[in-house]
Amino acid sequence: MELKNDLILRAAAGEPTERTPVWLMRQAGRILPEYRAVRSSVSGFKELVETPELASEVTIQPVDILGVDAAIIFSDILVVPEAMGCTYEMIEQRGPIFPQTIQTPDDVKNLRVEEAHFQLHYVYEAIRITKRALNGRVPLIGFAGAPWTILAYMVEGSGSKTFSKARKLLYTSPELAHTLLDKITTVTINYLQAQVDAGAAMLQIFDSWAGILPPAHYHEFSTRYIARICDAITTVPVTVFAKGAFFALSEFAQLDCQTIGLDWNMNIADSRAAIGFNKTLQGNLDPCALYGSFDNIRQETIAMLQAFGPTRHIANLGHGVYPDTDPDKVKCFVDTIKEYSSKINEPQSVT
Ligand SMILES: Cc1c2[nH]c(c1CCC(=O)O)Cc1[nH]c(c(CCC(=O)O)c1C)Cc1[nH]c(c(CCC(=O)O)c1C)Cc1[nH]c(c(C)c1CCC(=O)O)C2
Repeated sequence: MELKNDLILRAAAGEPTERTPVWLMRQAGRILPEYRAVRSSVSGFKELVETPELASEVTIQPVDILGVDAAIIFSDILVVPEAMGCTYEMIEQRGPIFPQTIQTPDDVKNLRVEEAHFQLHYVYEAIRITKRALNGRVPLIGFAGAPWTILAYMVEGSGSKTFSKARKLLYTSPELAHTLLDKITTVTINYLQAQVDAGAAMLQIFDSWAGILPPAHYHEFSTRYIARICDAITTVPVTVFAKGAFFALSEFAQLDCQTIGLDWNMNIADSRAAIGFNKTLQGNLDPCALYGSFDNIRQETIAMLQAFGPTRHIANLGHGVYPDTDPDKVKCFVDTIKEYSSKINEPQSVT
């Protein structure tokens, strides 16, 4: 099926676009009253994730309501450890908990690997339903967590300010950490490939806990495995978003991926210099900028567009949108990107 809006794919490929494409990390979620209505009709977050028709419905909501240039499949990065045998619970107002954490070589040995991705059939079904319902309006993005971030949750057992149990493992049992990362990587590659087979037109890897590692550990325990994923995915563009990993941007230049996500702490010009001109950059407005006035949001958004320039940029926030953000403010961000970038981007050559 032909895409009516392929701006994001062309921007990822480095082609000129008539305007800058825009979407938001965590766009499908609590910012929208329409999401909260669907969410309150089910028993909990996991039921929503595991019911393809509903996951598809909330995936499409931001396309209809906010006018974004891509949909991202509604799911969670934690479905991967679950498929490997490490079940999570999503506690209201608190976040994820893993009743059984990974501690010993036996824990790692007992994980499912080769057949794990088959457990995630509900994600592939949600992608197929969404692709049909989108009818080519915008591309659908699939995603997974980076192996390091997944390890962090599996070892820590919940969110944490320091993730000190997970970081401790890298010092006390580096070989066990590598065995676990290797298994997560294998499952993640199979999972992402299955998302592509189901209809995902682009993929994003979320390394949410990149910024808590020292650079040498990041290189050894994260970039390496992200590189394996990038090498394995050959048919759709891949975005790597590693929150806080400013120190890794120059090594990301070597990854076989099309786009690097920047968080709001990263300087745009410095990041471009570190990564070079062969990749697209995504980001990076501070999610808190959307608490400002409409005028303020327009100013901040325009300043961001000017700093990135008209090509090789996919507009986004520097991390997920915060749940208490006013959807009209999000719309202001999206509309400003569309209007202002249409004015500054070079006109497309007419063929
Ligand atoms: C670290 C991480 C997780 N999940 C995810 C990440 C990486 C991105 C990031 O760094 O923010 C990724 C994710 N989680 C969710 C999406 C949906 C798609 C989208 O971006 O719109 C995506 C891409 C839904 C969700 N995942 C979660 C919700 C909220 C739960 C609810 O609606 O009840 C949603 C909509 C829950 C979740 N899931 C996770 C946590 C820590 C939490 C609790 C904190 C919170 O509530 O935001 C793990």
